[in-house]
Amino acid sequence: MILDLRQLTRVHGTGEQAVHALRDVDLAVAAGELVAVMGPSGSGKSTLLTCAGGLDQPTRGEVLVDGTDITTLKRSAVAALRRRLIGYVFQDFNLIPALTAAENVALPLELDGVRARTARKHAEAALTEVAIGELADRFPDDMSGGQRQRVAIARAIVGDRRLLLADEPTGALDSDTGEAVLQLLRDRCDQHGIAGILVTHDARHAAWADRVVYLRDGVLVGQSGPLPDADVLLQGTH
Ligand SMILES: Nc1ncnc2c1ncn2[C@@H]1O[C@H](COP(=O)(O)OP(=O)(O)OP(=O)(O)O)[C@@H](O)[C@H]1O
Repeated sequence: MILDLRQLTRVHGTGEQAVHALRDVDLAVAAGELVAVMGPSGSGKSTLLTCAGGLDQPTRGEVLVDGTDITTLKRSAVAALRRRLIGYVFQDFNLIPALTAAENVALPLELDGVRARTARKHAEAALTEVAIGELADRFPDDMSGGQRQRVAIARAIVGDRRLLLADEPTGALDSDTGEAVLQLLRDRCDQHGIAGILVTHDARHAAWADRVVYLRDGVLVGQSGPLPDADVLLQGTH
């Protein structure tokens, strides 16, 4: 398993103010697998992603990433592991406006000690993989939303990442552009054996996943196999 969450629990605050964002969540994601996480607002989807990616520390439970329980590591070790193994894609892209596309993508590698020239080469390769190699020297403000999200995906897959965590990655995109971005995530899992988690509100987007899990009030309340894709759903209406 690339990601194995065991009895994951996250409580914010204490006493009467305590909010159980996650309660005893068990979830394992294998190499090549894309899992969609759905659930109402406030059900714990983002908390699940931030704990899985080492950006938040759970109150209880284990977070095994490629076999290492990151909850037992020091902050600096988590940060190093995150830069090497984990890629994030957010709804609002989170790109640095003062850096070009290639510089944004190269940044995690450079922070990890990779030499600038090598990092640049990897960044260009990642941008080419997401079909915007020709935009390497462009700044985010001079790009469309779809192009910016491709830069963010390139940054999430650059190097040898094993785990891709996407929080509503299509939220700011029109539906065709969104579908293209999901296709990219799907391809990464299929072709590169990356494990992916996709948080989404949209059942059509969840249809790209191998399986869908549902959260309610921080509890994993069920899961299903792949959802039928849109064509199948439409055929059912004839
Ligand atoms: N830093 C925090 N302090 C206190 N409560 C928090 C904090 N972060 C999240 N919560 C609470 O934890 C619960 C889960 O929040 P989370 O953001 O994970 O839900 P979500 O399913 O991602 O919601 P949305 O779909 O609206 O993004 C919510 O009740 C939220 O208010």
